[in-house]
Amino acid sequence: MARFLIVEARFYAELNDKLIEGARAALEDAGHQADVLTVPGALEIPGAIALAAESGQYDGFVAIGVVIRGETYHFEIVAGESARAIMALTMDGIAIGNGIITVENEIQAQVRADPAQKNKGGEAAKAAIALLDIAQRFAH
Ligand SMILES: Nc1c(NC[C@H](O)[C@H](O)[C@H](O)CO)[nH]c(=O)[nH]c1=O
Ligand SMILES: CC(=O)[C@@H](O)COP(=O)(O)O
Repeated sequence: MARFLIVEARFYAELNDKLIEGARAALEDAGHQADVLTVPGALEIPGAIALAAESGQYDGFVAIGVVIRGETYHFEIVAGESARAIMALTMDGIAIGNGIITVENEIQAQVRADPAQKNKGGEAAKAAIALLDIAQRFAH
């Protein structure tokens, strides 16, 4: 049993709830424990994971959020920078699954968030579990 922290950006509450449902089910089905930490937006997710990782309380993390394109360049900043910073943390050896969906509209988001359809939350949780397994395999 490993301890996972789902870090969710509560920007689109209903979509997030579906992503979290999928992530939690995947973690619990695999025999792991899941807590949830809420941050305002996707840009806060990497910082929150870095702080939580430093505490040593968690073995792995699942980033959950929804970024929907608006009218300005802000979409590129939020989508790109959150992914870039999560990747940087992953390269530091932190097991993270990235379940921040970056979409053109709400319909695309619904299909991806729904556990019965594309289940991107569950997919991200499984990726975090896979990375933790690899980290444990190569731990000295
Ligand atoms: N537009 C979206 C954001 N924007 C907010 C930023 O993530 C951040 O909270 C703000 O710039 C303060 O630092 N966040 C999302 O998660 N989704 C969006 O569509
Ligand atoms: C992430 C976004 O693009 C969006 O939430 C911001 O919209 P806008 O570019 O219209 O300010």
